[in-house]
Amino acid sequence: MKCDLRNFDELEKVFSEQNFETIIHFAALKSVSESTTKPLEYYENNILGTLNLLKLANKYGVKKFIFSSSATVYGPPKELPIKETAQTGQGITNPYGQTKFMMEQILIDLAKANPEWKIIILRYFNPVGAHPSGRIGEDPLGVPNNLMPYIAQVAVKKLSYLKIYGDNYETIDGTGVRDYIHIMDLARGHLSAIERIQKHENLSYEIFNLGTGRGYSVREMVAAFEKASGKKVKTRVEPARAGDLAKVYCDPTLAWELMAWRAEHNIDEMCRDAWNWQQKNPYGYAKKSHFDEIEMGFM
Ligand SMILES: NC(=O)c1ccc[n+]([C@@H]2O[C@H](COP(=O)([O-])OP(=O)(O)OC[C@H]3O[C@@H](n4cnc5c(N)ncnc54)[C@H](O)[C@@H]3O)[C@@H](O)[C@H]2O)c1
Ligand SMILES: O=c1ccn([C@@H]2O[C@H](COP(=O)(O)OP(=O)(O)O[C@H]3O[C@H](CO)[C@H](O)[C@H](O)[C@H]3O)[C@@H](O)[C@H]2O)c(=O)[nH]1
Repeated sequence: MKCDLRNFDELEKVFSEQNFETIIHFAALKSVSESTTKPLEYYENNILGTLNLLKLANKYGVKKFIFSSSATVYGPPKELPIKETAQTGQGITNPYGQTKFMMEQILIDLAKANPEWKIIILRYFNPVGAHPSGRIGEDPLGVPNNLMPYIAQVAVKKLSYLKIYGDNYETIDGTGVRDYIHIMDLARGHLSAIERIQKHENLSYEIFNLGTGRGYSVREMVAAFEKASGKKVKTRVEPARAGDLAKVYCDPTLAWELMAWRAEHNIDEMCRDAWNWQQKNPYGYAKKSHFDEIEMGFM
């Protein structure tokens, strides 16, 4: 069933016609840059959508809830690696990040107010890679904002070169460092969360970082992708992107201690699977013939 979370009546039909045990709430607008130009759309979609979902989940008694949050809620880290106990909500530079922070607050308040609610907040670091079959992958609309799909599209010659946003950071080679996590590990993290939420009667709310705990620089990612693909990825250094941080990586040990989850895929596997997807689907999910028709003026 498809439904816009902003439409309360439509969403109520979903709840009245189906039985749910646990909700995993992925739906959100998620572009950092777009959120700075369309703040009202982001607040309306992400906050109102979540409130509608929570109100109806409450009404229909579906009180086990897993939430897709983001490393962005930490703002600029005071200490690395970032632990779940680190401060959140300070120095967030964009409306998207604010909505994630606010949604976390709403969920925490709900869990505190009503012991029937069991909530797990998962803070994703930088998800990359694809399903190993090459049939499910990342297909960004327009020019990608994120590093990995951008590199992949340069390697497949859809884009001509990668703009490296700044090489003057205090990092191993001056370029930004992030905690990249394979999408298959991230998916498994949700299964571990479901298991935990269903087993632990006394759980109120818990927060977990989902990352590998290791940071890689932009140049390291480019080198790993070149190795995995056998293709040259052209780069050009450009000024740093506004709001970008030098280094972000997490301490993922809490997820290991409480959910027996940890990331298993390394950077080479992330690049191998991203490349496999990109090679098999150079035009993403759209069929090539569709693009040919557009180019030939049939559409
Ligand atoms: N991909 C990342 O780098 C990343 C990092 C941290 C957190 N997250 C979070 O993970 C979640 C999933 O991200 P993704 O990368 O799969 O994003 P995505 O854009 O591919 O998928 C989000 C989905 O939510 C749907 N959606 C948005 N608003 C909706 C609404 N009002 N009603 C119904 N559906 C709606 C969209 O149609 C889309 O299918 C998001 O909440 C995102 O903020 C993603
Ligand atoms: O074309 C590009 C794109 C990115 N980068 C660099 O690559 C690194 C990663 O950038 P991404 O845009 O892939 O990821 P961010 O860490 O900036 O942001 C991502 O992770 C955040 C959490 O850390 C939020 O969840 C956010 O939504 C999500 O896009 C940064 O150093 C960035 O400057 C480039 O050099 N060139």
